[in-house]
Amino acid sequence: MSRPLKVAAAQVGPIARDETRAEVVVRLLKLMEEAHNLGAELIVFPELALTTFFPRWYFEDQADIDAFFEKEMPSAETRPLFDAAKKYQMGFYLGYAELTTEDGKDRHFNTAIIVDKNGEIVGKYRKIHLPGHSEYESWRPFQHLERRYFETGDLGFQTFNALGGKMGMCLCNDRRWPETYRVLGLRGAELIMIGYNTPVHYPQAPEHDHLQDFHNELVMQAGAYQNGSWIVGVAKAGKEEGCELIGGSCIIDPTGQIVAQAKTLEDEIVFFECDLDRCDEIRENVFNFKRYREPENYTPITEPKKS
Ligand SMILES: C[C@@H](NC(N)=O)C(=O)O
Repeated sequence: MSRPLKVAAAQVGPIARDETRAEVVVRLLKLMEEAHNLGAELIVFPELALTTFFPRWYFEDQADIDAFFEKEMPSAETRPLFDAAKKYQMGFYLGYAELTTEDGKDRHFNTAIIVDKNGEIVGKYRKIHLPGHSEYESWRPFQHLERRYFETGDLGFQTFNALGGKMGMCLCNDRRWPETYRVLGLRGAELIMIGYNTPVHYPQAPEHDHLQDFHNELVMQAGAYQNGSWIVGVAKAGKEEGCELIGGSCIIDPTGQIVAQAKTLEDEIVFFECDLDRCDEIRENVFNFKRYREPENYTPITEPKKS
């Protein structure tokens, strides 16, 4: 049996701080057109794909922060993406900063959605593993204030029936944590979409800078293999406002092999026809969860953390 899904990983090059949403959407639409010409049924965009990676700056005024957030999805500016999905009959994953109001209180999340071929939102994920710090740290060459600007996601790691498969989502730093993939794997994810913004320079341990691409591939390839899932990892890449971000956007099969990868640090489509039935190669064998998992011995993983 085979269940092919034609997938485009849409790497996005640097987005300048003063680039408008409308300008970015034009770039994303161009990538959608290119993916459609290859026959793609799903296109995966990066984390925070509509703006520059703003957590690199410290802002005091909440209005300056909120300017990077989407108050509605779709909005007038982002609706063309949904219209294109419908026109091309192509689903998409999009990362963006979400501002929502609940009980009169503003809530900020680092969010991803999956949109189906009819241009309808069919799944949402809010980033759980927020890296970085929450206060200004003068010693850093650039800030990483995700823990200041976002709340921890409150939707868990869910899977969604869409595009003929079971789809999972996470965002950037989530990909470094095995628990992310395992929870998605236990929920049957056949394809996991991961957008990321990863600076080459890691100020806490600069001696690891040269390992950034290696670690990126290491965690995603392991996550694919250990859970028998396809993985589509997509970068916002290149030198953005003076900060170098890794590229390496790729599609990984359920055996853990990279089957297609970006060659540039710019806007670029990476394409592969993923057979979702290939997940069984792993899930019915070495990682047959029902047969071989030993959860009785895994309890420390779910104990609440001690401060
Ligand atoms: C540094 C961090 N970036 C991110 N946007 O979560 C990561 O790659 O783990």
